[in-house]
Amino acid sequence: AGPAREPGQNRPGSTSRMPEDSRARLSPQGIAYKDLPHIANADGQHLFCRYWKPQASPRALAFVAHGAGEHCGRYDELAQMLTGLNFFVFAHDHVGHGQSEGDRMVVSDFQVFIRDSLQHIDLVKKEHPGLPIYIFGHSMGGAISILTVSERPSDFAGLVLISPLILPNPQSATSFKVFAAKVLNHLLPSFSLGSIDPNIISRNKEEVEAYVTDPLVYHGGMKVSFAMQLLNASARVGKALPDISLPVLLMHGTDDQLCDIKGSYHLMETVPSQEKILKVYDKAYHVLHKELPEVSSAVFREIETWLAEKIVTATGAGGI
Ligand SMILES: O=C1CC[C@@H](CCC(=O)N2CCC(COc3ccc(F)cc3Cl)CC2)N1
Repeated sequence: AGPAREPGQNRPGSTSRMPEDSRARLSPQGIAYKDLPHIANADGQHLFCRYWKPQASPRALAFVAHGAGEHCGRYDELAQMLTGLNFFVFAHDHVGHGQSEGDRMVVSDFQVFIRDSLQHIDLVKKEHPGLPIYIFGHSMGGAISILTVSERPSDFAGLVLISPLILPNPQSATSFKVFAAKVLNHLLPSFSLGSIDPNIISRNKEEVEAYVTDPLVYHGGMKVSFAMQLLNASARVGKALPDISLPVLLMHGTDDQLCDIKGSYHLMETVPSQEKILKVYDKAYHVLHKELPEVSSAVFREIETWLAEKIVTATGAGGI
């Protein structure tokens, strides 16, 4: 070993993390998981969790699945609104996202996102037996939600989808790009396809700025291997739709350039659900819950109204 070093001086090239076996596993931001709400997934990766508890005892549960590159903290406003309806809201940062472990926006198989969501849902259901559970998904989180529901057809009381990933956008996934991605995936899986242009996520400049400056958002390029998982996901979603029969509330902007609104029209034509509502927001971009005020307030109102009438009937606290 080289000359004695002052304590705390790391050997050059060594990371500043403490040894793995000291059980002080640190989040990507350097915070010890023992000081963070978290679960360990089936691969032993720590997933950062968030919980929003209502004042009164909860009447229903809501799980939120966030989209690619972002994190569950971006659903604070939505969760606050739901706690106002006495929902117990919970979420986690998917593997490779936000404050969870895993290489940034990398997943070995899209199924990991569904497996981890079911693990978290089962954990919370145990703590709140008998409560109806709703699942929310935005964009890639919409694909996760659909596939999670399709694995547990009778476990969920409703599905809320905000601009879900159902069909890849024809621009971002032209047949040539798909072919190139498949070829590249064998040759250069870590090749970057470039990052999302922040200006197409929303027309709300403040929300674009918040996204660009959010340290928990991944702004790097999308790896070919991740794009392949997204293609894998949209193919699986297409197969799962005919088995989705729970109540669905679906919202999409006509000017969404990241997830084609045609996917939502396809869902409406395909799912056998008795209750399925699609709200289309004219000229709106991808992130409807962080769009221009008139759009996002309409989206929140829509969700609140849809749920309020459901949990009233569900808990039988309705009229005489
Ligand atoms: O608040 C926020 C901030 C971020 C945003 C969520 C983003 C998200 O989840 N997307 C959008 C991009 C989409 C790209 O899809 C593909 C790309 C290449 C490819 F070859 C095949 C596919 Cl399918 C996947 C889903 N919401």
